[in-house]
Amino acid sequence: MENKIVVKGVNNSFKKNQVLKGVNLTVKSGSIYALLGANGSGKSTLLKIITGLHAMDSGEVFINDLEITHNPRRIRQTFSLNSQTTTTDEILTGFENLQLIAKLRHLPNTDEVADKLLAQFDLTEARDRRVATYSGGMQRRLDIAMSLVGEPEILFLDEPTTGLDPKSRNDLWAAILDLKQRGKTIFLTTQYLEEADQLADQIGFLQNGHIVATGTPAEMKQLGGHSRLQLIFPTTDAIESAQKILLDFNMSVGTDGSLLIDLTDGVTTSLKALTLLSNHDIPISSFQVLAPTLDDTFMQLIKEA
Ligand SMILES: Nc1ncnc2c1ncn2[C@@H]1O[C@H](COP(=O)(O)OP(=O)(O)OP(=O)(O)O)[C@@H](O)[C@H]1O
Repeated sequence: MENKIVVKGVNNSFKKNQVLKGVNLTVKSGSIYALLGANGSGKSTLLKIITGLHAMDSGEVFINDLEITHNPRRIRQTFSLNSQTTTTDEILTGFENLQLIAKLRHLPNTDEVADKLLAQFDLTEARDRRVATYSGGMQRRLDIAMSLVGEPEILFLDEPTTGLDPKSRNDLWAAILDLKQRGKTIFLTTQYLEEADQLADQIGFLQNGHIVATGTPAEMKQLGGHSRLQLIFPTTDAIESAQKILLDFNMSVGTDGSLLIDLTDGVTTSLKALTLLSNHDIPISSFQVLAPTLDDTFMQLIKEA
């Protein structure tokens, strides 16, 4: 797969505050890249630099192998930026909003373009309603539909689901995955670990001005630690006895009183622990293996900073 976006050594400061310190990243064509980072880590600044809205102090950004500062016009036609502020006109209907953008872009068949996008984002039923009557999720879908007028190859989404309820968030995730199926390359920023987990092919974790970790969601979860065996006991006596017997294991007590055993060597550790408890007749209510999550990685990376 060819590289669609390449960021090399990007630096940026606001007066004495150096926000980006040599950021490097690569986005493959037809993939979804999620830029994760805490509040104020510089996600929006980097997005603005890549899309040419903000000048960088030094570094290079290539889109389709063209350096952005030397080819701004040509590159601008290949992507669309969906920022957190809405671009829709609430007085107009969904159809009229899309039709207007299609006309501004001098597209032929503006009605057809508008109807196709309404269908793609599950808004056909609300076609002739004023946008003021749309729910937050519908407005966000229409916003993204507006970005797609003219079929850009690349879509930049700045925190696309912030403020949406779980159902609307799921609907939007489905729409974003559908765009990937249609061959679009998507670069999004998010603070939601679950969003990155659900959508991204690659995650970049921005911290202290650098991409400190990058990989697939599965690879990123591994950085957070090992799987853990969670043991739940019926009585406090059983917990105390188990703690004495399992002293040689890397163990911690969960907030709910369960015992958590770090599975350094996977299944073998689980079997050893369960066999020991069984041999000592310690009753267990239930047990399960907890896989590492992106939250573990996030906390681990923040701890290491
Ligand atoms: N125009 C500006 N002038 C001065 N400082 C700025 C400006 N824009 C951003 N900053 C600072 O740069 C840092 C990074 O901001 P940025 O908005 O890029 O972070 P972010 O990761 O997108 O945060 P959030 O998740 O809260 O949106 C912050 O310390 C912010 O205060």
